[in-house]
Amino acid sequence: MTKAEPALVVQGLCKSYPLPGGGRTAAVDDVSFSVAAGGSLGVVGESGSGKTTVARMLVGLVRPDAGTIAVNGRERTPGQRGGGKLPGLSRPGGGKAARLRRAREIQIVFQDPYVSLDPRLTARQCLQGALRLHGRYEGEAAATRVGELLDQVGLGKREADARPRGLSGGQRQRLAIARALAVDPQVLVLDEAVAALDVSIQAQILQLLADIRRETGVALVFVSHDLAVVRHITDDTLVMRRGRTVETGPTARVLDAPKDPYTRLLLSSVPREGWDPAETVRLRGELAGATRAD
Ligand SMILES: Nc1ncnc2c1ncn2[C@@H]1O[C@H](COP(=O)(O)OP(=O)(O)OP(=O)(O)O)[C@@H](O)[C@H]1O
Repeated sequence: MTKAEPALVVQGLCKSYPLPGGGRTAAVDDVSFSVAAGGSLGVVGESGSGKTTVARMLVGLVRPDAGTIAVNGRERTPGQRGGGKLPGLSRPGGGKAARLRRAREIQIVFQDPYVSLDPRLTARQCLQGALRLHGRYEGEAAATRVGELLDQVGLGKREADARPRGLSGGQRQRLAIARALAVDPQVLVLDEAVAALDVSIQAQILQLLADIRRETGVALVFVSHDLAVVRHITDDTLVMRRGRTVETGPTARVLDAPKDPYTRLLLSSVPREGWDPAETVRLRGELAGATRAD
């Protein structure tokens, strides 16, 4: 962990959903973490471990049952049931202005920008719309800012005037990142943001994110099932299993010397030279047995 003041502090986050036959399932169960300003946290785990639910709670798309989320010391989790309160934090207000302010604090980039980008708008119009919505820049200043954002994510003149269907997958993701950056967020959440891209394009986007982090000081929360990606882009890693945190620490330590059997299982599931899938199956069987015995 760096010594900088945390940009993001999450404490005791919980979310459960009703099960079809009755009862509830805990999608996220008492998850806590912090990310320094300019820091980068990877949230990893298998499908269904609760990663996306955490990401969606961070940006307010899912309301937590309990727990708090604070950006730069200001709580941003209104109206949750049973939520704790961090000492010394002010409660967030309601209303459109407060919602927009919260949106500016934490932005998210999803796996598939095709879904989140308006197909009718060119890249330039998309960015102009984001600036207008948040009343950030007007007239000339807005045009200048749009140019800066396009530059920052490496989109040129042709792409600026193209609609999403005229952009490649990597270019669409660059646009989604530019739109998120338009409001100068303190925290950028990336939910499997490179999972759908070819590996060479993945590398370019990861490099872009590393550059942006260095240049802007934005804190990154990188949700991914891909341990190689997380190794490349994060300082710290949190491993989730069945909604709970099983291990957290500096990424190199977690990935090179994992303490938890589940983290070892995740690492052993990654194909590599001399890889033995039977070993992964054996570890999974052992872990399932140990969990049943708990
Ligand atoms: N809206 C919902 N209604 C009911 N159950 C849900 C809902 N959203 C998530 N869940 C359940 O919560 C658990 C965690 O899901 P989540 O999508 O957060 O996991 P994940 O680690 O992101 O998986 P994936 O990588 O497959 O998206 C799963 O058991 C899932 O079925």
